[in-house]
Amino acid sequence: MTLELAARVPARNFDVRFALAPGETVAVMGPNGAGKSTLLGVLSGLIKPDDGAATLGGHVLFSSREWVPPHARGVALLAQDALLFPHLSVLENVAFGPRCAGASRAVARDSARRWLGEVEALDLADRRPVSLSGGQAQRVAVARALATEPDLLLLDEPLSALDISVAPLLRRTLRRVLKGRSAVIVTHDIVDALLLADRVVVIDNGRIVEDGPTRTVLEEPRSSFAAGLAGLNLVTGQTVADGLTAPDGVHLAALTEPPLPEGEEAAAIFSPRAVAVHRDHPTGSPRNVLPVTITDLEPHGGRTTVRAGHLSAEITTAAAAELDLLPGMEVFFSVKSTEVSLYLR
Ligand SMILES: Nc1ncnc2c1ncn2[C@@H]1O[C@H](COP(=O)(O)OP(=O)(O)OP(=O)(O)O)[C@@H](O)[C@H]1O
Repeated sequence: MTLELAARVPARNFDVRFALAPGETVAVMGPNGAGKSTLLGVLSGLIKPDDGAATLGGHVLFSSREWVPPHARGVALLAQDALLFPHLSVLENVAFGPRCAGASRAVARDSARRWLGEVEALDLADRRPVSLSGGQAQRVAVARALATEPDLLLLDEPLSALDISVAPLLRRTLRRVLKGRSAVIVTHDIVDALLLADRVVVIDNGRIVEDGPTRTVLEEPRSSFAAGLAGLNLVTGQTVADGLTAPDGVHLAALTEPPLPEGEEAAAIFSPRAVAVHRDHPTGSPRNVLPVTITDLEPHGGRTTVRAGHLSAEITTAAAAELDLLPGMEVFFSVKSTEVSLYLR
């Protein structure tokens, strides 16, 4: 459903206009204290703006004359921690929303089972929250949020409290359930923006300073915050036994724990600072070696960014001078497999 919002909260230095197309997922990023949580609070109804208005699917959430309370907005919020009711079983936790909406006990339980299946947690139905791992609890929390059939799903750093070993699996589940759903996800992780969202909005100092497709914001950052995120190397392709192969044949070895299944769509991400540049093919090193053509050299202070199409390396300006690099030159980028993070898409 279409979301339209204009809200001012002067006490929090917050002044944001924002729209979301039906079925669109947007990632909201920005420095600490920028106003990301305030945006979620305003949308969910936990914070009352001093002025402005918002509609969701044509229905008013708030305006100068109207105020719809949180539970009547068709908006579900998934927090950093799962916040399950400890005295209820997993199934009862998920059935809680449909029950509150007036469903019979049997219908609510059926719906809860369906959503638990959707997040691959049906086997947890009879467990108590206290016996769940962080990743399992968050899976159940996703099912509980979806079981209310929200028109808008808000996610507040849903993966940040999880171990890095389970975050990729839950990210994958989120990617599936967010498809075609109107959602706003606050995250500090550019990987979430790349893999979960259609668009990224950067908030700084209570104002939106960037808004566009994630790749565009990363490739042509206008704010210093986005510039800090930008420039990460991203290679998409399919998983193979030891890493990823891109459609153009580029192969990147990456260490993942646990290993990822083969033949799946994936993205490999690595920092330009992890990339070394060589005039000749390096031998005898356990690195990924990518033959590239230099498209641009950008010196900044003591360091130089060496661009080669979508890929970049950041080396010391002294090293760049020593290698006598020039645009058009064919060189080799190398990066250790331990520096490459691999994510299923
Ligand atoms: N309860 C509150 N009352 C008044 N001001 C607040 C309150 N909570 C936060 N603020 C202020 O509102 C502004 C926006 O904060 P907000 O929590 O929305 O930022 P954020 O982008 O979510 O930050 P973080 O990434 O640290 O969670 C900040 O200046 C903050 O100090």
